[in-house]
Amino acid sequence: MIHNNDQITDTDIAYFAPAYDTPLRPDAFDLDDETKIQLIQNHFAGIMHVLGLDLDDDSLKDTPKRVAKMYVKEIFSGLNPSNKPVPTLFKNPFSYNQMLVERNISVFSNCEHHFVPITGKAHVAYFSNGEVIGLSKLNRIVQYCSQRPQIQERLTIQIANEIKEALGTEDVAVIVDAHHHCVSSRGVRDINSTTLTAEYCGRFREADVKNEFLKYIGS
Ligand SMILES: Nc1nc2c(ncn2[C@@H]2O[C@H](COP(=O)(O)OP(=O)(O)OP(=O)(O)O)[C@@H](O)[C@H]2O)c(=O)[nH]1
Ligand SMILES: [Zn+2]
Repeated sequence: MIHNNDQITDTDIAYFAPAYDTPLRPDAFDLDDETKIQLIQNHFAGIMHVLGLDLDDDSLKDTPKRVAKMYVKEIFSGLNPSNKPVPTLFKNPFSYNQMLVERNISVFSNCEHHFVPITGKAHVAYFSNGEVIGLSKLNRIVQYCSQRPQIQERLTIQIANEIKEALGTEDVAVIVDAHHHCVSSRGVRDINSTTLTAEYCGRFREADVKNEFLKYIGS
């Protein structure tokens, strides 16, 4: 807790950060991408070395660099707010005031507990508050939030929050239906189960609106 005249500590910042924010240190982006790639490369080479792998082998020698680049530039690039997609908004000349639903958006994320993939789909919907968003930007928002170490509950809320912010409306719904490879490829090894999470905001909390959305996505 913060007391008068005390310095604000990292613990205090974590205390005030909304629960749906990915827990990041305040210095998370002090290093540039190239420096991060070099450091991760060294650490990953260390892991491979401990596992007993021969880093002089032709097929393995570039793996630490590949993994580091993939982490920073691809699968965890959504940690960095500078990679946030710019939402292209258009006027709503037809005064389209019904629900807009985009179904079956591909989700590729990674579980923050095991660092193995979460794969699935997201269904998102909103009511226009005067403007409409370029459809591909909904996919990009899903990708941006997915490209972080995640748990599915937080991913779902983060997608909804980004869409709400982009469109300036509370009337947003998100469902994520995903397969956790930490449940299938290891541990309990269940290849059949998927996990469903939902975030209903604004008008989507009304039963008839929620049901219309569920009907459109075939649930
Ligand atoms: N709520 C939630 N749990 C998750 C998610 N992804 C993975 N998990 C779970 O996180 C839990 C971590 O549990 P631990 O007991 O610490 O890890 P573990 O020993 O590897 O557990 P097992 O997977 O059961 O072998 C597991 O039950 C995972 O299934 C997620 O998105 N949301
Ligand atoms: Zn996991």
